[in-house]
Amino acid sequence: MSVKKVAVFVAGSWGTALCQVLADNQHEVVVWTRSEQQAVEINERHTNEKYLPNAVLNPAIRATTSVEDAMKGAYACLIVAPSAALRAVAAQMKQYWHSDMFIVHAVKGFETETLARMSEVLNDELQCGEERIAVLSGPSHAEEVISQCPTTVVIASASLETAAKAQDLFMNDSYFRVYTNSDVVGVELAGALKNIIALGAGLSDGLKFGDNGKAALITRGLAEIVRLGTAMGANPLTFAGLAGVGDLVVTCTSQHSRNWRAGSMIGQGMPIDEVLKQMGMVVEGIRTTKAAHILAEKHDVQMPITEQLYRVLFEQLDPKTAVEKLMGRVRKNEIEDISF
Ligand SMILES: NC(=O)c1ccc[n+]([C@@H]2O[C@H](COP(=O)([O-])OP(=O)(O)OC[C@H]3O[C@@H](n4cnc5c(N)ncnc54)[C@H](O)[C@@H]3O)[C@@H](O)[C@H]2O)c1
Ligand SMILES: O=P(O)(O)OC[C@H](O)CO
Repeated sequence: MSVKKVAVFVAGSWGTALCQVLADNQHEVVVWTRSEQQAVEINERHTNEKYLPNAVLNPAIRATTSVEDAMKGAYACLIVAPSAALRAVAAQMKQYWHSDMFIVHAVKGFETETLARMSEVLNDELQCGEERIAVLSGPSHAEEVISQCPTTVVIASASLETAAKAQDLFMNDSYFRVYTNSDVVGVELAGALKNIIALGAGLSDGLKFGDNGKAALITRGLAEIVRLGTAMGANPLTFAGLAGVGDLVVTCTSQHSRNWRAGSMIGQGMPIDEVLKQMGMVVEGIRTTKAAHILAEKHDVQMPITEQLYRVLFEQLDPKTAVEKLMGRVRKNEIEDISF
């Protein structure tokens, strides 16, 4: 494998873990950080204590606060900013972007103001063409990737050539396996929407509602994800894959999930502002619940779990009442209600 320079934006938990994968694969990794202090920590101590405590980073990873330094001569860019910051980060990259590069993003969310998917925001800002963009998604907690636990993800692009180039960058034989897919819409929607269900699963656990209820949330959550996904043009089979079922299961059940943890704290009665303060890291599911609530209305799709979670998060509905509303819904036929 030939050495390629990759510019990474930014050094949160997932960005840092993916830097490590790229550096372990012998690539030249330059990560842009907002703060000088974080750049110094990565360059001199090879740590990122705030976002990945106790991890020892590959010393070959170099951090910089200069966008030009990060992007000059880069073969590819990787963006792993929170969804709320994606447009601002892409805007900074614009003047150093050149048409030989391609971009991989690993962001799970929507732009709430426009309801755009993440690749749509990137294309809008960089005007690079959708064939230059790929999305990396799937069951992949940063804490496990940095420990080299076996992890399998999917990379989707409108251009299979771009997806294959990205697969070459990230895949290794020891702990990081990558599949390609051409269904960008499906992979992006699956990655964003599973966070809503993970918040719900955490809430259910916080209320001590048991494993039966959580399994039901995962299963019926998948049904509503598929409903919205297919209405928005996704391939339904994508939701049976790593970005769909795979990520839904890990986020609803893993101790590492910020969305699950936030839901659990809300279920135990903690106010949302306090939950977010305690988390100190991005909890994408909250913004995504708002976006999905609007998208469901726009596409005339039923998303009962999302609907109840929206009321809990934004209209102060008591979580126990939300569960009663879900349990008391009109009788249905299971198969007729799923649109695979
Ligand atoms: N953590 C994971 O295991 C994981 C795995 C897969 C996908 N993701 C996705 O990756 C994305 C990023 O999540 P994360 O876990 O790395 O978040 P994080 O909270 O760990 O880190 C966020 C980073 O973004 C930076 N940031 C925040 N606002 C910014 C702004 N306006 N401009 C520039 N930088 C800004 C912060 O300084 C920090 O470095 C999310 O969409 C998340 O869903 C995370
Ligand atoms: O920690 P979470 O809940 O943001 O989930 C992280 C990843 O999306 C898991 O694949």
